[in-house]
Amino acid sequence: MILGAIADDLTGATDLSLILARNGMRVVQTIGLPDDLGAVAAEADAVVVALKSRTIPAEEAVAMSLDAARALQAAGARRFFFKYCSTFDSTDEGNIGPVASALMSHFDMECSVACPSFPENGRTVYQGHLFVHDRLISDSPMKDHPLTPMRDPDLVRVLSRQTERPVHLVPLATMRGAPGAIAAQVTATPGIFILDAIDDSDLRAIARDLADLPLITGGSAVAMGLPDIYRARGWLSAAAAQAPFEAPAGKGVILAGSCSEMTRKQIDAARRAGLPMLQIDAEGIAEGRITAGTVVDFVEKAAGQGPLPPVVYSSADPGTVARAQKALGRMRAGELVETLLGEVAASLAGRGFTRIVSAGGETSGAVAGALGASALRIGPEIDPGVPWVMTLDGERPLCLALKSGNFGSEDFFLKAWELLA
Ligand SMILES: Nc1ncnc2c1ncn2[C@@H]1O[C@H](COP(=O)(O)OP(=O)(O)O)[C@@H](O)[C@H]1O
Ligand SMILES: O=C(O)[C@@H](O)C(=O)COP(=O)(O)O
Repeated sequence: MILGAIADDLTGATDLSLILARNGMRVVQTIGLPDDLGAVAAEADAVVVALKSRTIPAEEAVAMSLDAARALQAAGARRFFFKYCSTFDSTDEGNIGPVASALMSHFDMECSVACPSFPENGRTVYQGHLFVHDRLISDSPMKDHPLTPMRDPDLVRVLSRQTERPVHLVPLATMRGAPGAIAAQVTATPGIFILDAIDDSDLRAIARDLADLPLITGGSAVAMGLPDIYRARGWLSAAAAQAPFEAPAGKGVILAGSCSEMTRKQIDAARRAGLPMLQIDAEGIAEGRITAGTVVDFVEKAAGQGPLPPVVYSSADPGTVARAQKALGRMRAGELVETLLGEVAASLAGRGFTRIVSAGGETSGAVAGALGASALRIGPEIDPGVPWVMTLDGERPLCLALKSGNFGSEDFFLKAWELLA
C-alpha cells in the first residue's frame, strides 16, 4: 500500500476512493477501522478508511483519526491523506482544524495544506474563499446545513478559528507558478496553507509539488494527481484485471436523510417519475408515530407493486428542519432520523433487499453501520463523486450507492437504477 487515507464521513470516503480508482489505483474502502487492516492493505495501492467523525466532539474525532493513521502506518502506508468535504463542512469547534493539526503532530510536520476544491462538482477556492458554482459558500444552500451551517466563505478565517496553528494562503499566482513554487511557499513557514484551486490543473500541481508531504488534507479531487506521480515512481503495481461488478439480484430501496437542496430536487424528480414515496420526520419518530416497522411495511408493499424502488425520505426544507431541531435539539433530531433509517436498511437487507441508495453523508454512515458492512469495493460511477459500491463482507454482497447530499444530477435516483439494469 502507498496511500493511507482517512475520511471524515462515508460518502466522502467513497468519493475519494472513486477518484483514486478512476486514476488507476487499486483501492479498498473500509468502514471504520477493521482489525485485519493489514490483510486488506495487502491487495491495495490505497486504503481509504471511512470514519464518522465530521460532527462528533473534536477530541473524539482526533482520537479516532490518530488511531486510523497509526493502523494505516502499521499496514505499510507511505503517504497519508485526510479527506473532508468539498464544502469544508465544520464548525468553529472543528473538526477539520483539530484533526489536521493532530495528524501533523503525529507525522512530525510543521506545515501542511488544506484545500476543499472539487471543480467537477462546482467547488473552487479563490483568494482563499470557497465557492459553490457561482456563489460564495455562505450564499449557497450550505448556509442552512442541519449540522454544519457554513456562513463564512473565507477559509483562512474559518480554519484559524479551529486550530492554534497559523493559517496562510497560497494564492492562485503561486499555484500556477513554476514547478516547485507551491512547495517553496508551503515549506518556508510553519502552518497550514489554504490552496487556491479553480481547475483540475491546479489540483494536479498540488500532487506534482507536494506528493512528498507525509500528509495532504483536502477534498477528494485534491488527490487526483497523486496516482500518476506514484506510477511515475514505479510505486503502483500493474492493475490486475478486476472481476466484473455484478449486482446481486434482489429488491431495492432509496433512503434519503440529506436535506440539501440537490437531494430535495432529486426527491421531487423521483416523485414526478412515479416512484412510491414515504416521508418521515424527526418529531414523528420521537413521538413513536413512525417506527422502523411501519416504514419497512410500506417499503415491502411498495417494492412488490412495480419495478421502481420506493423512496423513504426525511429530507425537508430549512424551516421544517429548524422547527424539529428547536423541539428536539439539533443533534438529537439528526440521530433519530439516522438511527431509524439504519434500522430500516438492516431490516430490509434481512428480507432480501440487495440494492440500497442512501442520500446524505451522516445518513449513509448510519445506514452502512447498521448493515454491518466493513469493506467496500468501488463499482461504476453514477455521477461525479458517487459510484455504486459492493460490500466485501457478510454472507451476501449488497450493492450500495452512498450519495453525498449535494452530489448528483436531478435524475440521480433513476440513473442509479438504470446503471444496474
Ligand atoms: N426532517 C429532519 N429534521 C431534522 N433533522 C434531519 C431531518 N432529516 C434529516 N435530518 C438530519 O440532517 C442530517 C443531514 O446530514 P447528512 O446525512 O450528512 O446529509 P448531507 O450529505 O446533505 O450533509 C442528518 O443528521 C439527518 O439525520
Ligand atoms: O467532498 C464532498 O463534497 C463529499 O465527498 C462529501 O464529503 C460529502 O459529504 P455529505 O455532503 O455530508 O454527504
